[in-house]
Amino acid sequence: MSIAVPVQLLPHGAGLPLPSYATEGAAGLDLIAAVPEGEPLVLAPLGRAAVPTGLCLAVPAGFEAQVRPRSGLALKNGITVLNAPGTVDSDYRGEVKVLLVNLGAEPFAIERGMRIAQMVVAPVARVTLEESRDLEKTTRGNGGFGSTGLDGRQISR
Ligand SMILES: O=c1ccn([C@H]2C[C@H](O)[C@@H](COP(=O)(O)OP(=O)(O)OP(=O)(O)O)O2)c(=O)[nH]1
Ligand SMILES: [Mg+2]
Repeated sequence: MSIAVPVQLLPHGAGLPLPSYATEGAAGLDLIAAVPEGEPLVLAPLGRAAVPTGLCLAVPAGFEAQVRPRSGLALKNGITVLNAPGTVDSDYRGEVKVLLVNLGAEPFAIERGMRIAQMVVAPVARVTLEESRDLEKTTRGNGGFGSTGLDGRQISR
């Protein structure tokens, strides 16, 4: 199944390829940094920035686009998406930006054309909240935040 998503290229994105799936089974389209040629955006350790992609999308109603980190950049350089997963709403028509943060110890230079993050388009369930005095009882109840412990051997499958 493939869902058509209209995309508009902004002037500073001209000449860059559209985001694409790196492999046949990839879940995410790799997003490309549309920073000026020859003017890399340098993220100091703990620095953050909204990195332009040069793209505006019209995500179909009932879907969202999630902006997620790339594991290679995370593992090798400590570069991740600060608000992961970023949410691009179906009614947003502005430029898609990637909020990157450098959690590494070294400065990191983002060059034009670099694949900096990935975007997964996913269906969204919208709900109607119905106020209720009593919620259905469950075995877990209020237990959470580590209530089941850490020892994997205690869990029976
Ligand atoms: O990583 C992201 C996250 C968001 N956006 C854009 C698309 C999204 O539809 C809009 C708003 O995002 P969000 O709802 O996460 O931010 P907010 O702080 O709640 O802003 P708003 O009040 O505009 O909804 O910003 C991006 O381009 N990249
Ligand atoms: Mg919002």
